Amino acid sequence: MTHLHHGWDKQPDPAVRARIDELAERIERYRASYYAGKPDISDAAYDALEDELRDLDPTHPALARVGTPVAVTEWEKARHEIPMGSLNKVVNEAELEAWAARCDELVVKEGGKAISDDLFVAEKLDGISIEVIYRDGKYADAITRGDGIMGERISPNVARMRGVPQKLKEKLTLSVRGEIILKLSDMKKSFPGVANPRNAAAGTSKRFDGQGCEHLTVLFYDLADHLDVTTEEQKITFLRKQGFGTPWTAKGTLKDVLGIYRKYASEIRAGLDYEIDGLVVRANSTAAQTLLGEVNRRPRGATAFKFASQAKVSKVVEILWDTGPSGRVTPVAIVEPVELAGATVQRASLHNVGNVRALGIGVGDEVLVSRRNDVIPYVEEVVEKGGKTEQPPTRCRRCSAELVTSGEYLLCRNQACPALVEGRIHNWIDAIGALEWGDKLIEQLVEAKLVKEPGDLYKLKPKQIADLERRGDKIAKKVLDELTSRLPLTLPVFLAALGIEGFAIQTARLLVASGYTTIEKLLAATEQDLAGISGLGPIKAGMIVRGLQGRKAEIERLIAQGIVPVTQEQEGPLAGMSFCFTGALSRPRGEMTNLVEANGGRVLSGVTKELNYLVSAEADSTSSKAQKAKKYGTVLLDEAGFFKLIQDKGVKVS
Ligand SMILES: NC(=O)c1ccc[n+]([C@@H]2O[C@H](COP(=O)([O-])OP(=O)(O)OC[C@H]3O[C@@H](n4cnc5c(N)ncnc54)[C@H](O)[C@@H]3O)[C@@H](O)[C@H]2O)c1
Ligand SMILES: [Zn+2]
Repeated sequence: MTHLHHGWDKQPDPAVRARIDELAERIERYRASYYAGKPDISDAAYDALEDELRDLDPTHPALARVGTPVAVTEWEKARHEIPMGSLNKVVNEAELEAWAARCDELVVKEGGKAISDDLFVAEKLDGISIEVIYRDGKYADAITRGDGIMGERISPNVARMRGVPQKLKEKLTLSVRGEIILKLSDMKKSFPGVANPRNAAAGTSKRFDGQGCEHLTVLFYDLADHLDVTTEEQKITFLRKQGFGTPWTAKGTLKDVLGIYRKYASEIRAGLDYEIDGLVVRANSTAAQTLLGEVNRRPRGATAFKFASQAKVSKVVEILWDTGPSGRVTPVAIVEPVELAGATVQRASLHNVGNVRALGIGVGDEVLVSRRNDVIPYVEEVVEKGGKTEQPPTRCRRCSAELVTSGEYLLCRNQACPALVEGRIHNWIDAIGALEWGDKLIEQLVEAKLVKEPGDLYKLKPKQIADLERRGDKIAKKVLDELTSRLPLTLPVFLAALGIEGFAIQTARLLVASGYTTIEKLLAATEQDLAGISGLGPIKAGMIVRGLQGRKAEIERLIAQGIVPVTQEQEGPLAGMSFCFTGALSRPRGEMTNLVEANGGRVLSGVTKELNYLVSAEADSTSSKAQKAKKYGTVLLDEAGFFKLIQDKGVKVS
């Protein structure tokens, strides 16, 4: 007999051998904790390690084992009459198709009918397997899966769970299989603070005092024996008839199953009141299942069609602490390259310093890296420590300034830090809508110290840009023309472009609409002034005032350069007119204000140089406001005068 290119004829590399042994040992250890309801690592990490072992040694005995041997507990041990198995799995559509094709091939060879046209699919409940035995139609026993052969007899606990009939409709003796789950609504109601329903179900169902079991539910999906059925569909129908709760099921072709899977993955799963981790797909015909036999001590005629987890383990090579545009320092893990959802991943976000501390991560650690949709990959957990825990830096990597901790974040507060300068320039360019300016150009300009603040952009000479690496006259002209084409900037855009924290364009518009129509007025505003504006509040007002004061010199330099923001034109008959109301008026102040604002005018809360009209109960008032108004040359009006003025302008007054 000759062997051709058979991988396992070669002695595996000792390093691979060592990894296989390590993985097998860890897998057994993780299982023991997991089936006790106290997992050491996440399922995704566990699956990633199991997959790695499967790749290295597909026939390793650790992969054929089911569950975990039962531990020494108060519960009586019991042997299953028919062993309780597990399932092989597929994790994508191609694998499911390959599984079905292989089954078809084998069944047809044995003279049976292809299974692809007659499949049975059920939700794969993420809970704890249980065997329940009825004798003469009466609830008799419940045994956990354990290692598939021996489990624990937790009958009194299961008797208290929902969905477990005490009596069947018929006086039958039979064994049924189901999954103990904790519904999400029940978790919310009865298990405050608990986040993982599976672990809670595992822990609760084995409590010796049975406490909490009344909040658990059992759904049944299989009938082990004693009945004359020929299809999965008949089994489920029978279970439902006897009063058992079941998961959702359907019968269909391979194509139907793929459609159901997509629908579940994209929407149904998220709306369920319990967790599922995939679908279970089987040959509907029990005869076909028997024909197909077993692989890896799991039935070949059934498979767990899992939802993609898109996570893999890798090793941390380095941790970077990048200072971002706002001064926030973002830790990033550089990992050994792994294939994830069709891309090679080497960088994974660690979010913030708080998360780094919580993870206890360090260079050399084995970590679980995940990637969902288009989201930046991130580190989910440390699977195994391999090195020292990372000490967050005390100084900014860009400018060496001392970093400040603020909640979960590390911040560089040095306004001259190149990262912050780049951030401010970016924000300016974005806000004014200068699309020709790329990130790289901004970086080059900051690097070359040609630009330190937005005003510097307007001082740039074409040659300075043209001389930068990979630029040139054409680009220089294009970007500078674009910059001037945006002028003049309206006040809201000017304010938003400064990028002051808590000061987005909507807030800027609100301020302008509230009477802060010039940058001078805004610079003169106090926290109290702004806090009074509805929709702002004291916290935002404080941020704005501090932010503006911090940038005051810079704003003044912009204005001196001729970058003067213009007030947006208001529309309506009262556009450009401002009013201040004082004293007791015949109509509520709010109504007067609305009347003015709805017609494009502005209402100011006090008398300033900009105020056009002061409206008071008596035109000859001697109040301090009236005194001030006289000094500024503001027109004084009584109510009648006010109404006449606005009606003359075309405002309808009801
Ligand atoms: N986090 C950890 O440390 C850790 C350790 C070990 C195992 N695990 C997790 O446990 C799982 C593997 O364990 P497993 O052997 O129980 O296999 P499994 O959960 O992948 O599949 C088999 C089981 O599915 C259940 N099931 C639910 N709905 C079903 C349905 N409609 N029809 C048939 N069966 C249904 C049954 O209990 C059955 O035994 C993986 O998800 C793995 O991530 C995690
Ligand atoms: Zn810095």
